[in-house]
Amino acid sequence: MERLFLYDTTLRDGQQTQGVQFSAAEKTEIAQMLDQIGVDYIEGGWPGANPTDSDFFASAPATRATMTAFGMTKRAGRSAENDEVLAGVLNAGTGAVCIVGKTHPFHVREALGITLEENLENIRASVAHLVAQGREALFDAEHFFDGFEDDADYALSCLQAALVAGARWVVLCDTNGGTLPERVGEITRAVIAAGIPGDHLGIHTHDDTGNAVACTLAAVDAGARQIQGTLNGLGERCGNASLTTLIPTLLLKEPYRARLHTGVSPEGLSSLTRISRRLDEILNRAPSRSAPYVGTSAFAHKAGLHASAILKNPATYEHVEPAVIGNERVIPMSNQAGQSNLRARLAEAGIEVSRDDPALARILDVVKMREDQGYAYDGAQASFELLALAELGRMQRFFDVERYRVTVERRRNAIGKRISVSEAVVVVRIGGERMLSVSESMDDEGQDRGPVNALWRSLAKDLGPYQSHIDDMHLVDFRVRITGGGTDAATRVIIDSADGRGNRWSTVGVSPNIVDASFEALVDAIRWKLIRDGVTPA
Ligand SMILES: CC(=O)SCCNC(=O)CCNC(=O)[C@H](O)C(C)(C)COP(=O)(O)OP(=O)(O)OC[C@H]1O[C@@H](n2cnc3c(N)ncnc32)[C@H](O)[C@@H]1OP(=O)(O)O
Ligand SMILES: CC(=O)C(=O)O
Repeated sequence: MERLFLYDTTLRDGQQTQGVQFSAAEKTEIAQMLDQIGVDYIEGGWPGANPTDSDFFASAPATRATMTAFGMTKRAGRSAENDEVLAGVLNAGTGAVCIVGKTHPFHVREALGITLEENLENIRASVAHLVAQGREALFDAEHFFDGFEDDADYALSCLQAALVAGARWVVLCDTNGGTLPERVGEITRAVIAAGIPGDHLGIHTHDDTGNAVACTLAAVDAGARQIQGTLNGLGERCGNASLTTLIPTLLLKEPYRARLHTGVSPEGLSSLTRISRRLDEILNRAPSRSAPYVGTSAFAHKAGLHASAILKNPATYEHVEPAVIGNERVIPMSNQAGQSNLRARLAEAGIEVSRDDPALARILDVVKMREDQGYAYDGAQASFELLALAELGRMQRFFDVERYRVTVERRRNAIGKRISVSEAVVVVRIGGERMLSVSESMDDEGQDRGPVNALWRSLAKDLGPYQSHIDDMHLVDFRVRITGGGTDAATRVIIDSADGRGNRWSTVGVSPNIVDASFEALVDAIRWKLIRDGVTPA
C-alpha cells in the first residue's frame, strides 16, 4: 500500500474565509484536534503577516503532525538571506516551511512585474535557503493549472526549480478553482510523465465549481501523494477541498481503501463528526446539516419507505456505518413518515406501543394533518412525543392555562431615554387551585428581552408543586418561520430548551399570531420536562 500524506491548511487558507478570524488560542485548540485526527502536516498560518499568527507560532502546541509555517518566495532584487518575509517565516522555528510562488507567466508579469527567469531564480533561491536552514521545504505552485494551459514548459520549469533546490513537495494549486476534475487528472498525469515523481507531488484545490473534492481525488488517481485541504471545507472564496469529506472517502471507499494508507486511525476517523461540529462552535456558526459524513442529516431517514427498510437492515439506505465517523442515525417524524418511522421514534422516547395498536395510524394522521397546518415535527421531537401520548390516551394533565395576556409598551424613562417594556400575565389551574403570575422581561442590564421572554418568566415563576422541576430549565434557541402566504399565513415557532441535567429538547407551536405560537411551544416545553422527570400530576 502506498502512503498518502494529509496536509491541513485550516489555520491558513481556512482563515482566508470571509468572516473567519481565529484567535491564537482557537488556533491552538484546532491544531490539537487536527493532531487527534492524524493529519501529517498542520499549516499554522503566516508568521510575521499578522500578530495572531506570530503569537500562535510563538507558543505552538507540540504535535505529532509536522507544524508548518507558510510564506512566499523572496522578492526579486534581494537575496533570500535578506528577505524579511522569508526571515519572519523561518523565525517561527517550524520543522517545515511552505512557500507559495508563481508558475503562470501572466501572474509573473502582471502581479510581480518581473521576468520569467527572475521568478525561477526567486523560487530556486528561496527553497534552497529553507533547506540550508534545515527545514523541510514545500512549494505551493500557485495558479499551476491555469499556468500549465498557457505555457506548460514554464509551469513545469517552476516545479523543477523547486525540486532541484531541495523541496520535499511541490504542490499543484488550482488557485482560482476553475479547473474541472478530468482536466486536473490529465494535467497531474502529464506532470508525472514529465519527470516529477508522484510521491513528491501534492494537490491543493478550491471549490469554486463545487468540485474541489472530486479534483483532489482526480489528482490522487493520477498519482499525487499529498493532499491539501481544510476542516469543513473552509477557505478563500468558496472554500478548499474539505478534509472532513476526503478523509472518510479515502479510508472507507475503493479504490483508495485498498491501495493507499494515511496517518488516520479508526479512532481518528470516529472523532471527525465531533471535531467538525466543534469547529463550527468555535466559529459560532450552525453546522451544515447536509455535510457529507458528518452532517446531522447525513444519516437522517425521513421518508417512510427508507425508515421501514432501515429498521430491517441499516445497509439498505446507508453507504457507510454512521458510527465509523462518529455520527448517528436519525429517523425523524414528519408528513413523509410511515409506521416504521413512528415506531422507531416512539421506541427511542421509551414509549412502548404494540404493532397492532390502532393509535399508531391515528398518530400518523394527526402528524400529517398538523404538518399541513404548518407544524414541523422532524425538528421538534418533544412536541411529537406529547402528541403521541395524547393519541395513546397516556397524556397526563399537569395544569390548564386559563388565560394569558402580554403587553409591549414603548415609552420614555425618567431620563428621557426611549425604552420598551414587555409584561405578561398568566393564569393557570393546578388541581383545584388557580394561580396568577405577572412578570416583566428585563435582563440584568435593564434591557427588555421581549414578549416571549416575559411569557416564559411568567409561566415559570410559580407552577406550585412543579416549580422545583422547572427551576433548572432555560430557553436556548428560538426560531420563527412564516409558513404559507397571504391570508393563510401561519407562524411556526420552534423553541429549544435545556435543563441542568444536560437534557436538550425542541417544541413547536403554530398560530397566525407569533406570541400565541410561542406560548404553545413554551407550554409543550414545560409539559415534556415534567413527563421526563417522572412527575405525578397534582
Ligand atoms: C493563493 C494564496 O492564497 S497565497 C496566501 C495569501 N495569503 C495572504 O495574502 C494573507 C497574508 N498576507 C498579508 O498579510 C500581506 O499580504 C503580506 C504581509 C504578506 C504582504 O503585505 P504587503 O507587503 O503590504 O503587500 P501586499 O499584500 O499589498 O501585496 C503583496 C506583495 O507581495 C508580492 N507577491 C505576491 N506573491 C509573491 C510571491 N509568490 N513571491 C514574492 N512576492 C510576491 C506582490 O507582488 C506584492 O508586491 P508589491 O507590494 O511590490 O506590489
Ligand atoms: C497556495 C494557495 O492557497 C492557492 O494557490 O490557492
